[in-house]
Amino acid sequence: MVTMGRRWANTGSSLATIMFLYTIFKQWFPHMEPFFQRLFSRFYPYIQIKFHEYNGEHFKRNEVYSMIQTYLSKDSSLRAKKLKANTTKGSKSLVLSMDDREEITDEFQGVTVWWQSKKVRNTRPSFSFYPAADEKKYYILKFHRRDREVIIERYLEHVIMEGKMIKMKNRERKLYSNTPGQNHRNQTKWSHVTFEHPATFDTLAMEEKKKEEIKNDLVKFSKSKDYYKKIGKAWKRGYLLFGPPGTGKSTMIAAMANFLEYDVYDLELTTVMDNTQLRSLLIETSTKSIIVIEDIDCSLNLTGQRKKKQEEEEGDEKKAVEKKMMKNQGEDKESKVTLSGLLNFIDGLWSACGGERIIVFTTNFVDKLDPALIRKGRMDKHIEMSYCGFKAFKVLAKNYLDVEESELYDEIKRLFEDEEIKMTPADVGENLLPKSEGEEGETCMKRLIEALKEEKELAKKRVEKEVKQKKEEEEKERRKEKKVETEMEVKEEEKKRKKAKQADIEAKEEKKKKIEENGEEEH
Ligand SMILES: Nc1ncnc2c1ncn2[C@@H]1O[C@H](COP(=O)(O)OP(=O)(O)OP(=O)(O)O)[C@@H](O)[C@H]1O
Ligand SMILES: [Mg+2]
Repeated sequence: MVTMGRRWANTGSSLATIMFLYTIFKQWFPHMEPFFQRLFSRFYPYIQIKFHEYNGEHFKRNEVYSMIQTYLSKDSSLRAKKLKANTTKGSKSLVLSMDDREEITDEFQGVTVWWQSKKVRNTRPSFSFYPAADEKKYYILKFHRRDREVIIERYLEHVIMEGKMIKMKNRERKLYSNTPGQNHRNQTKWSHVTFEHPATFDTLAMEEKKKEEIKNDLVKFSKSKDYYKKIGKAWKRGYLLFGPPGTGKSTMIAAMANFLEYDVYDLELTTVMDNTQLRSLLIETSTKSIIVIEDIDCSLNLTGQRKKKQEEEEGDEKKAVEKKMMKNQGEDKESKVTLSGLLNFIDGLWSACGGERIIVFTTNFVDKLDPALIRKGRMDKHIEMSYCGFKAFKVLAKNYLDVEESELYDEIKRLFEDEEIKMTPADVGENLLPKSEGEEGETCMKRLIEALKEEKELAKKRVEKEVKQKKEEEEKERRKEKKVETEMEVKEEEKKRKKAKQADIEAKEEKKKKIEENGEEEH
């Protein structure tokens, strides 16, 4: 053991001596350096790869360098002793990277590699239009010769992929919306703001089971790149969210985007002039995004047929649709986007774009949508957002008031289980929201109880009104039928009367004729 230790010590000191002599020699005989480098590399078992921050001229930052920087930021924050903190454009958090001249090791499939961050001063004068930076930064990756295959074929790809993923995670997400441009064609364009919606699946008032199902579906989709490739389908998934206003459709979209860390494209179809514009807008959307078309039933003059149907409808629903349509029609006078244009894009063209995209349609009236729009395969998952139940209420109470249990819960539960009471999560939330500084949770819940009772009264009145209306309509119908019946009877009577009169006239004429004939015979 001692001999072994001594032998290592000897080898170490010999190597140090050789290195020292080599350095001296290099200074005295600089023209011999290439020769020595070749000789040295023959015995040196390591390979080095350099990754410069800038390529060629100094105007474009090397993408690979920035991926490596991001990749190393994950480990260097734990391992390196000296760190640098930067804020990067479009990134939501600080990026920590190892400081210049630091070194960290990394392990990959049992292989060890060393990363060094280096910097050299630029001594050459620059004549370029773009002034040269004072210093050049680069990373050096060092690994053993025997690991060349693993590193070149797998490790580098792993570094780039990981770097991309971390970057994606750290990026500031955006909410895009299309607004008409100022040019003569009014070409609509995406503009964006930072997406900072606070909704998450935790804050979404919905049955836990349903939430889990949606979350699992999203996760499965986001991890199925290879599967979609295998079955030859574009990597996209369509969701249709339907339900009355205020049940959380838009909130659900925000929760989805936050869950998957996707960007959101809020597509306002009424400002899109034609299918060509729609196509270019959709092609511009980036991967890892949710494309949202809200109120699809009112967004488009998709089919005249549907509009007609709506006109035939009566009652509150019709009024609500009309209201929304009026809102949109002012703007869609010239929009020529067609259902087939939209469907073609959803189905076909996207296949060529690659990347993962989710498309979400929302509507208040699912029954009125064109079946072509919502068939499975186009809209893969239909999610009903409905009125608030007791379970959903509990989520809201936890979010709004931080209350998980209360003696008022029994009464609230009873009220929510009453089928006559229909209150949206938006209304429940409004009642639970403290109206003044320091308002107690109990007060808010009592307010909700009152509102629920009021809702029950209203519902009762609504039902009574409906019953009364129905009765009146039936009575009207009955009277109408009676009137028709009477009219028919009168007509029948009239007909009979006319017939009798006609018969009488004919009989008289017959008689007259006979008398005349008899008179002639007597003569
Ligand atoms: N399920 C829910 N969970 C949590 N909050 C909700 C839920 N539903 C509604 N809300 C609250 O009500 C507000 C309105 O909801 P939202 O805009 O998501 O409804 P919507 O279904 O999109 O309505 P519309 O059909 O009118 O677009 C939201 O700001 C949110 O605070
Ligand atoms: Mg909405």
